[in-house]
Amino acid sequence: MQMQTTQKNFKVGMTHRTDMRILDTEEINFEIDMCIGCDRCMRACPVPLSNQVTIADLNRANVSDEITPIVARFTDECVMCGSCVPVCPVDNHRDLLMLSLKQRLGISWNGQVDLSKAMGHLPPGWDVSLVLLCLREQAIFSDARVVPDNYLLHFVATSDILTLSSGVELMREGEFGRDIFFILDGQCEVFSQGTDQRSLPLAVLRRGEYIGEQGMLTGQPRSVTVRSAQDRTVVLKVPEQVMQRLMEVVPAVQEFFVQLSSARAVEDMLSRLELFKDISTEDIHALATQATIQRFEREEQLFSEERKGQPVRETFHLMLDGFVRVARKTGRSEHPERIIAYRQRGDYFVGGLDMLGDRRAVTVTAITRVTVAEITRVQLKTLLIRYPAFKERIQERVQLYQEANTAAHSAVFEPFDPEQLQQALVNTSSAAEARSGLHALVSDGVVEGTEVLVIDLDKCIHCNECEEACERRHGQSRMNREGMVVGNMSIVTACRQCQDPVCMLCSRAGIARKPSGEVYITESCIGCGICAERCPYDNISIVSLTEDENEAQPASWQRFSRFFSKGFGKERGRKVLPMAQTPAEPGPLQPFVNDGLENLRKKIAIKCDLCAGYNNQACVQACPTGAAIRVNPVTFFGSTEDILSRKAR
Ligand SMILES: Nc1ncnc2c1ncn2[C@@H]1O[C@@H]2COP(=O)(O)O[C@H]2[C@H]1O
Repeated sequence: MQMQTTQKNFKVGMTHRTDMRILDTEEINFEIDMCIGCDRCMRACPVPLSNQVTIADLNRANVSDEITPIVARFTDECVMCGSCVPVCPVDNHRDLLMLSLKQRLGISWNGQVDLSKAMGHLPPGWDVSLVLLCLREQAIFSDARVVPDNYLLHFVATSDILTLSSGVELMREGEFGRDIFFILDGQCEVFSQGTDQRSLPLAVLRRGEYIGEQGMLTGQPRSVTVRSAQDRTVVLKVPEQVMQRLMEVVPAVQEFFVQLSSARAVEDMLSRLELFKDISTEDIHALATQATIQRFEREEQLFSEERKGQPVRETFHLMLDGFVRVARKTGRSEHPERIIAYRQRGDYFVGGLDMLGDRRAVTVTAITRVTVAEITRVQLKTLLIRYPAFKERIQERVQLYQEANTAAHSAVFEPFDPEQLQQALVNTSSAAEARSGLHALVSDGVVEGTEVLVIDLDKCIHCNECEEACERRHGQSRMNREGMVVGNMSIVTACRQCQDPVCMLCSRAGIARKPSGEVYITESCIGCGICAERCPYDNISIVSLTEDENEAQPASWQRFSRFFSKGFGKERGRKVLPMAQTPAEPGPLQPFVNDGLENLRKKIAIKCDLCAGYNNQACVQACPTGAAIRVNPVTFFGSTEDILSRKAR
């Protein structure tokens, strides 16, 4: 696999906006001429430094070479959230002007590198050039024309060099983590947890290899446990944001890295699937390296019934990530489609056709972000011929599709867990309501969550204590007890701690996840709102830190830093901003230091983090009737498969 050289027109920090285009000189001049200099955009800007830059400074920088250091820094820090656009009285595209300026100034990684932190952590006898030499052993960094030395130095400066003795755990199976580790020297052992709780050794990884890319790219829990296997094993621990930054400034690294990592994920998944259990390791390796990786956004169609007869037919699709729904159009306006099946990570299907073995097409739509590995018809046929047992298992699968189809056409599904759901879903609902409720659980992404707050409406006395307890603890309620109702369960509007939290694609590391799964706002957050925009369930809000400017109160940095100090404001009134009670780790790119900028912080995001740091959850604790409970949606409602396979009653 070859890497292309660096593209000229990079769009740094733009992964959240795909609709941007660079302005030409004439357009820039026109926009600047229109500007009336009111500074409303600068007031709306969440970047702390915006308090020290005027729109006149930015306009000057846009049309001349007069660029002060503060303007250069502000331009680099701009996260392209677009907050400046709606407030402009003359409809200027300030975001596009900032993009043009970013483009012109280049990226900060071209500048000088502060290596003082890295130097302090070098193993005895090492210098920076040896670190670079070891990094060049990694396939993705091997070409200095693609990834210049200076970029690698910035990469090292914003990461951590760790020297480990033998047996140190780098990651544990089942825990969440998004750092990636590059082995510079020594070796690491990979283990999988056996059913009897004993570790099964899977592989040994050596210098030149990396670990942890799956957690970083997919947000899923670590798939295996990894420990150092030699004294003086040296690894570079790279935070997700630093890796994302590198991939933004060198898009070729992204393509190469994603392809390489996907092949590994496909191989891993294929070798765990029951369907492939007697296929040789060599055949699985060959399938994984030849697979094509496709990505789909929410509501994008993988196949449509209209696309009948296209060559994609009978391609084998392995879902690496996300959820899809499989449906057939009804031709009616009221219920335009009938859902036949849901498929999720680890599941597979053959093309968009023949799902039910009746030679008719189906429509497959992404419910969440979806990554699929495609294996061609030719490769599949070779396997079917070579492995008759594999063919039999595929046929059994088609049988399952047919059964699912029968269930989908029946009046109602049986509840998954009779004890918990019988009353909840069936007694109080009509058959049609119960079925649509079950579908809503999947289609609205409830099963995508890892922990969901539900209220048993039979027990709820509508006292609102849950919301009020949340507000007392965090200063502002992070939940709304009203939400989607399924049977007699209300699915509360609050963060569900998604399996793949799209909110976490934050260039400032303002949002992070604890190994135990709680997604929380960190002290690097500036309240730009990109995470809130990304959240498909509207469960993140932005609050202002600069309200009530006339009221005598501590400087905003003092208020802000107090949110992180243990024991602060356990039960305080409205204005305190809600944060995880335990001190959150500072983001790797903008470590929390009171360098004066903190005085200027304007906004912050708030969301439920399951009361991380407390030993109970305020909402659950406060409920006088026990109606509010936290559940794992899959255990409580059943997996998508369980929901689907409930038979007609
Ligand atoms: N079978 C395997 N052999 C070697 N490395 C693996 C294997 N499975 C997973 N890994 C790596 O171990 C990492 C564990 O965390 P992640 O799932 O984030 O990413 C995983 C891969 O980088």
